[in-house]
Amino acid sequence: MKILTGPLMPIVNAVTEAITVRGLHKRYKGHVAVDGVDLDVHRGEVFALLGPNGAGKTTTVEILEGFRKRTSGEATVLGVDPHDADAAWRQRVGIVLQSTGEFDDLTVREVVHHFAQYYRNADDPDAVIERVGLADKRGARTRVLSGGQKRRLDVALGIIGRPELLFLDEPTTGFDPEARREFWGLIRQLAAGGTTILLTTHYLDEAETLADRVGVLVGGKLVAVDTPARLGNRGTDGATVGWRTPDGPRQEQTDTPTAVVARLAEQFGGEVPDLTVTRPSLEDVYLRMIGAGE
Ligand SMILES: Nc1ncnc2c1ncn2[C@@H]1O[C@H](COP(=O)(O)OP(=O)(O)OP(=O)(O)O)[C@@H](O)[C@H]1O
Repeated sequence: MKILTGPLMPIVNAVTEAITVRGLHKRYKGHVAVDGVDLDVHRGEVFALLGPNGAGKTTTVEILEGFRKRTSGEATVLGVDPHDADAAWRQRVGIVLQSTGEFDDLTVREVVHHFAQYYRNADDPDAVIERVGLADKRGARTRVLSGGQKRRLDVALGIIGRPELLFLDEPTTGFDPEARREFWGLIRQLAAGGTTILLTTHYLDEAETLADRVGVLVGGKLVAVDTPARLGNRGTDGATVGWRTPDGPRQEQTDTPTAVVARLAEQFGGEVPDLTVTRPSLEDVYLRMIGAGE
C-alpha cells in the first residue's frame, strides 16, 4: 500500500493502520530520546516494541497515548493525532501504564466497576475480573494484592472499555511463569476478537509468542521491524547443523542446511545420528541488533 503523508494521511491510512508514525522526534533538554521513528501498526495486529533500557519505548508509546508532546514528526492513532485527542478518542483506546495506580482501600470489584462508568460501551466488570484471573480476589482491597495481581487489575482497567487499540507497557513484569502464560492467553483472546495491541516488553519469549511483528528500538531509532520468525534474517541466515560421529559431536555453520543434511545422509547411508538443524533464537538476533546499534 502506498503510504501517504501530509493532510490526507490520517484519513486514508486510518482504514488499514491503527497507528502511523512518520519522522517522530522527542528531545528532552538536549537529549534525543526518539530520533526519527517511522512506524505503522496495522489494525488487528499485535505489535511488540523491543529495546534496551532507555531506548525510547515508553516515550514513543506515551506520545501515541497522548500523554507526551512530540518535538516533531507526524503521528495518527485510530485516525486522530493523539496530541489533539478528545474524550471520544479516549473511549476507543485502552492503556496499561508501567506504574500501578493506587486505589488503597477500594476492592478489586469496586475499582473495576468505578472505571466501567467512564465508558459508554463498557464490558461487564465481573466478566473482566474473571478474564484477568482475579475472580477469587474480587472482594480484596487492592493494597493487599501481590505485584502480579496489581498488574492484572491494571489490565482489567485497560480493557474494561472494550478498546479498539490497547497499549501495554511491560505488562508482565513481576509475573510468575504461570501468571505470564495465563496473561498471554488473555492477550491472544483480545487479539482474536480484533483488538489491536501495541506492547513493550523486555521478554523475548513474550514477543515471540504474542507478536505478529516486532520493532527494535535502539538509541531512539527503529533499527528493524519484522515478524519474530524473520527478524534479522533469522529464518534464512546462518543455520547450525549438528550430528554425532564415533569421535564425538560435530557442528557446521551453513547458509544451506538442506545441502549439508543431504551430504551427511549420503555419508551415513541413511539416518544421521543426533541430527539437529538450529537457527539463531530471537534473543540471538536481538542482542546482535542492540550491540550493532550502539
Ligand atoms: N521526562 C523526561 N525528562 C528527561 N529525560 C527523559 C524523560 N523521560 C525519559 N527520558 C530519557 O529518555 C530516554 C528514553 O527513555 P524511555 O523511558 O522512553 O526509554 P525505555 O525504552 O522505555 O526504557 P525502559 O526499558 O527502561 O523502560 C532515556 O534516556 C531517559 O532517561
